[in-house]
Amino acid sequence: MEIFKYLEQYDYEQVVFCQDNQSGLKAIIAIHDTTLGPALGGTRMWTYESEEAAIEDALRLAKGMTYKNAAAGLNLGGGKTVIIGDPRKDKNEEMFRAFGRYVQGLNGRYITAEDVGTTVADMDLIHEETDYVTGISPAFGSSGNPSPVTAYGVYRGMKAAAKAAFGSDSLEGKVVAIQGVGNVAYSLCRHLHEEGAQLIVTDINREAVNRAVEEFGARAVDPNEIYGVECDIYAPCALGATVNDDTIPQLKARVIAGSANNQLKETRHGDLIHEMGIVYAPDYVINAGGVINVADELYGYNYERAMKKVETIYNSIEKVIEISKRDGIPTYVAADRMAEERIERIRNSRSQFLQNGHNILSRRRTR
Ligand SMILES: NC(=O)C1=CN([C@@H]2O[C@H](COP(=O)(O)OP(=O)(O)OC[C@H]3O[C@@H](n4cnc5c(N)ncnc54)[C@H](O)[C@@H]3O)[C@@H](O)[C@H]2O)C=CC1
Ligand SMILES: CC(C)CC(=O)C(=O)O
Repeated sequence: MEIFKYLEQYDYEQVVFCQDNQSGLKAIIAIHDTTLGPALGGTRMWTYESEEAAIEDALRLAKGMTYKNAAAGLNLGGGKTVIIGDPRKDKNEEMFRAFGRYVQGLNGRYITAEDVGTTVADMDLIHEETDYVTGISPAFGSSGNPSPVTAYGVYRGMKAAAKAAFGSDSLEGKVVAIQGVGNVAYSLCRHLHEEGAQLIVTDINREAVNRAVEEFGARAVDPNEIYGVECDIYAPCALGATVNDDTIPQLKARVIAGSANNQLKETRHGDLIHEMGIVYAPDYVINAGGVINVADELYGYNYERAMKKVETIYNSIEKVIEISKRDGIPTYVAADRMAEERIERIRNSRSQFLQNGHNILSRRRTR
């Protein structure tokens, strides 16, 4: 990868490589765009095939956060971290504290939270070194684990997508194929089960599958089988890029709605599923519940206020589908437009009044 070429192509602001010999920390913080405010996005810990794969993941996820935060109406930019390592074996206190010091060094340009492979306990360790972390223990006045809230947002967004595809937003009797039953999908399964949906699940972690089978009567299939099962809705809730050349021909679902980030391997896959008449709920719109929830901490966390905003994911999915139909464009394009328009609106309004006023006030304070 020619890194500066890539940064230039997608207009990234900053990439920070974090290295600590003692703890084994190897992390990449990617900040895509801070037009709307500080970059907020989680920290993923994963075993990558190569350093290049880790860098690319951090970059793609950070850009996704810019769009997610903008589309959700948050005053936040986009950033993300990946820590290279196995979350089951390689974690230690020093690692998260060393990482916390790097976050502190950015002085508020980047705020972190959980993602795949990290937990509230990890965020608490980061918090030992910096305040620029959300999703820490509720005992600190924080919002805690974002996953159940992400799941609720996905559930609401899935209903809106179902309405467009099937004429009703009821999920009763609908067959939902869920890939990955980790933190988010476990809670999603609960909502779906309570509404009377039938679940087909898969995971590379046997225990996670067993839990869904036992608690929600889900049918388990092997990881490679999930794409081709007879179902109404495919819910990708593991890692990204699962909507691709290999999987699209297998899909029987009329809706794609899940929590995973970066579900489309390439944008042309979004075009392809659009042409096939599949209703795709854009990933960063439907999975914004978690970031909406943690972002509320910046105002002094209030659960009711956060959930009220999470409810609007239903309307946002309706809106992108409406724009997609009206303009004859794929839903991912409609979502990108929505996010980009907001960034441009705020960029322009800010440049009209912020700079001078801010300088005058800060001079006044120092006198
Ligand atoms: N946790 C949150 O609040 C948010 C999560 N997301 C995204 O949602 C997705 C899931 O996140 P979490 O539930 O937090 O992560 P998690 O790590 O708890 O769950 C992911 C699950 O996917 C499984 N998995 C990985 N590769 C797989 C494969 N090839 N086939 C089947 N299963 C596989 C893992 O074993 C794990 O159980 C991720 O893409 C994440 O970035 C997005 C927004 C917020
Ligand atoms: C886990 C969230 C709190 C933030 C994030 O990184 C995301 O939405 O992907």
